[in-house]
Amino acid sequence: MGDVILRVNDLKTYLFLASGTAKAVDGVSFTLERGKTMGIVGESGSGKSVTASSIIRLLPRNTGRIVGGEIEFDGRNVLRLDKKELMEYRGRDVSMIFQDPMTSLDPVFKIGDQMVEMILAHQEVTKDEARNIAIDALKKVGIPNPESRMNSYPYELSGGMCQRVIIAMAISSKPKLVIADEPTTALDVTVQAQVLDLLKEMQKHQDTAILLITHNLGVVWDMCDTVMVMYAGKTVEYTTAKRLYAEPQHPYTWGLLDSMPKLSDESKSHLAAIPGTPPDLRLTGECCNFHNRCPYALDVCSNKVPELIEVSDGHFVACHRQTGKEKLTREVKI
Ligand SMILES: Nc1ncnc2c1ncn2[C@@H]1O[C@H](COP(=O)(O)OP(=O)(O)OP(=O)(O)O)[C@@H](O)[C@H]1O
Repeated sequence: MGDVILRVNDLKTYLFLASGTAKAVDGVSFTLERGKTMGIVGESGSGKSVTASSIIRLLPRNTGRIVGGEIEFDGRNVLRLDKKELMEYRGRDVSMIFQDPMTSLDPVFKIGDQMVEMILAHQEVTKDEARNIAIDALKKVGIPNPESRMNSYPYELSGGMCQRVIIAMAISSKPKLVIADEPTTALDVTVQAQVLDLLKEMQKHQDTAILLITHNLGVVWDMCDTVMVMYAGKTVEYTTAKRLYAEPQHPYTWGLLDSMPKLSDESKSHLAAIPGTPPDLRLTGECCNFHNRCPYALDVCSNKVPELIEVSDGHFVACHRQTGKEKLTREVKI
């Protein structure tokens, strides 16, 4: 194990809704090393974003609460940070990039002013120095005429340009961890690759760890060292990205891989969807959450929660079938 920057252990984040309690994150554990990228994948509603929001302790007010587990960042207990420490942690140690850049940019202020203000809040520099840092960062992310762009309002830039500005902000604050939640989903395909390349560049130069939340398994393949597959608030599989493609173990992961377009598919037939829908997170209980949709379910799957077990070095799976005697193997086309 290398230099761990983020350790999440048995995290439980529940949403206390008027209609009941949703176990949005229900016992998730993983580690992320400095300078490495981990992907979190899973269908919509599996708890990826709530996991990310828990790490920066920015949960839906009044409803979201971390009810159990630990989050350790660079040796510090994130759940014990006081208000001031939390602000520093969010601004200096961790940067968050959201799907919609407008979530992070204030529409009524010029981007230069927003960048300078953020730099001044977290670094001991003068206003002129902060301005130079901002211009330099805009240059690095390929914004043309950065000096004059400092005077633009967010609405004057395209979505891709705004996402570059967000990455420029992240670069200038030199975070140890970037959490990117579907950072390219709202962008054109051509711009998507550029944004991911910028993240990789930043990682190379600043040894940043990246937690990348995505629906896109192709992006995981390109970007990630390790990957966690989430389903209905739980980790179902956790391993290196290479091994996830070469030897996936969980039937849900098989479903995700089968629903991914492949260049080798000559038939161009329709993609295999996973039948059924994820369970209501207010009603999950003593079973494997996937058992209703799983073609390989055993009797035990409907009455016992499968534990996350290390089936080979660094490869964890939560599946009664795969960790028991009736294990299945299958070939996967990449
Ligand atoms: N503010 C909120 N109020 C009520 N329920 C919420 C809220 N935020 C998330 N949830 C619920 O928590 C569960 C987990 O949501 P989360 O956003 O983490 O999923 P996700 O895997 O990131 O999905 P997506 O890929 O669509 O972003 C979902 O059932 C969602 O409906």
